[in-house]
Amino acid sequence: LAYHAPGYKWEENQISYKFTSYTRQLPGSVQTRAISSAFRKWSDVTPLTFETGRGDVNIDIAFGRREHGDGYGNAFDGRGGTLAHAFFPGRHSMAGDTHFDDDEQWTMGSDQGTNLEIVAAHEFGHALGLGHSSNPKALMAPFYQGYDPNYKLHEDDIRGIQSLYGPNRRR
Ligand SMILES: CC(C)C[C@H](CC(=O)NO)C(=O)N[C@H]1Cc2cn(c3ccccc23)CCCCCCNC1=O
Ligand SMILES: [Ca+2]
Ligand SMILES: [Zn+2]
Ligand SMILES: [Zn+2]
Repeated sequence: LAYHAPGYKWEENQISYKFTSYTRQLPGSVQTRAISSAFRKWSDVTPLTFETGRGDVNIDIAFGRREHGDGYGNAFDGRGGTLAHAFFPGRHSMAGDTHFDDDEQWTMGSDQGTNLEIVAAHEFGHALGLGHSSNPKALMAPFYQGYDPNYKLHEDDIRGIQSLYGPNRRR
């Protein structure tokens, strides 16, 4: 439809992000690489670019446990259960913010624990404006599908994000 509710997507294609906290379970360099790799899944198929910023950015990334500052309805639940959550685009201060439950065992490159990059890629789908997919094979499905070293966006994810931002027009 021609009219779109304000806040359903970001109005600019250049998206900034920063960490406001890290997990102690992985080296910082591993976390920053996991996050930039998760963003790349989305920039590969849209005109969006992602860059780290300071101060007021679109997507603030944090790790927290239980009640972590965004209201009791959003408290995490210890190991297992809910792994992370993210806020949709908008003008309010929490818009785009992405939080990871630090009671999970965050890993990279291992089939143990919970893979940070895959979960981040799912959460960034929300932070960019996508809801959940009913296709269980889609990254935006509401359930973590386990470790997959070759995970990629499903066509359902690509269709969804391109309906908001269009295709990747770069080469
Ligand atoms: C998609 C994912 C990256 C983010 C989603 C949350 C989400 O949609 N964030 O945007 C998530 O954490 N889903 C739960 C859903 C879930 C599965 N169970 C649960 C038991 C209790 C509460 C929730 C769950 C059964 C036991 C398995 C628990 C461990 C895996 N957890 C999940 O798959
Ligand atoms: Ca949890
Ligand atoms: Zn939160
Ligand atoms: Zn989700």
